[in-house]
Amino acid sequence: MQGCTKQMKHHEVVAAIIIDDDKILCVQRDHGKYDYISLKYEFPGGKIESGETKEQALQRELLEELDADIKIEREFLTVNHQYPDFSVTMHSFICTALNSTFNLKEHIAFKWLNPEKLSTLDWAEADIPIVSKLMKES
Ligand SMILES: Nc1nc2c([nH]c(=O)n2[C@H]2C[C@H](O)[C@@H](COP(=O)(O)OP(=O)(O)OP(=O)(O)O)O2)c(=O)[nH]1
Repeated sequence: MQGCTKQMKHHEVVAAIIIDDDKILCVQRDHGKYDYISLKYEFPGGKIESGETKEQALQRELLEELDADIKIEREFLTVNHQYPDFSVTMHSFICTALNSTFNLKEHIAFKWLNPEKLSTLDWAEADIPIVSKLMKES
């Protein structure tokens, strides 16, 4: 009998590390389909759509999620992570916000933290290498 293997989904994701006055914006995900990322902290961003560059995807996601207009300063770290039901390649970028206010349209909470305090939050697993690098470089 022919084996039936289910191809695991893969997502290309972009995430913004927004720095203002030495503090970093951390946002909390809502409850969702998967427990292991529900209510976890993450960096704002999302999936790259077809035809978009990483930078275009990041600008679009930040407007959609936070009404935030951002300046992308530089690429920071790309992480490959396997969750139980899908895998992600997440490209993170150091950014600054061009407007001083934002609205949480999808997330349930936010915190501005100094890098050394980042480990006090419960992060999505894929974010751990990014958080560690930010803490090491602070
Ligand atoms: N934006 C973001 N996503 C992250 C981070 N860490 C992490 O594991 N992810 C995962 C969670 C999601 O499975 C995926 C991003 O998808 P999403 O659901 O936030 O993106 P989206 O806004 O395009 O969502 P949708 O339209 O498909 O609902 O990457 C992170 O720091 N930021």
